[in-house]
Amino acid sequence: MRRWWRSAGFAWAGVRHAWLTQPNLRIEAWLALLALVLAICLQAPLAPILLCCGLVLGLELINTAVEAVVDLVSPEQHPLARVAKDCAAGAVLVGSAAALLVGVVELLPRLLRLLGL
Ligand SMILES: Nc1ncnc2c1ncn2[C@@H]1O[C@H](COP(=O)(O)OP(=O)(O)OP(=O)(O)O)[C@@H](O)[C@H]1O
Repeated sequence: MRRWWRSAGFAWAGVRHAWLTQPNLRIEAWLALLALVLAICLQAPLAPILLCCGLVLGLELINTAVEAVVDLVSPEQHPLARVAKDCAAGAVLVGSAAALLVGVVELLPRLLRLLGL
């Protein structure tokens, strides 16, 4: 159990580092909170929204990790370093686009109904 707490502490340090250094992660976290509040207010199913929030934030953390490793091993410009960073950023983009679509499908019709449109 002590080992688990130790590992959780390291993981939390990673989340804290990313939160402090990555403006995109902070924006995504606030958007995730907004989506969750909207889902609760509009009585939309929470599971898909929660999964999308976790997906986007998790991918942003992996992107941060890839960036750190690339900067460590390849401080100079290198085509493979570019591929690694661009693909990691692409993963965040694809996940965010999917999350946006889920948000539109789950929340928009309920919002429009509430507004009488
Ligand atoms: N060592 C490198 N070699 C080649 N291209 C690089 C290298 N470092 C960065 N790049 C290119 O510059 C882009 C931006 O890299 P950068 O490290 O600034 O990340 P970023 O997209 O600004 O991420 P963030 O804003 O989340 O920190 C990368 O996507 C990649 O195309």
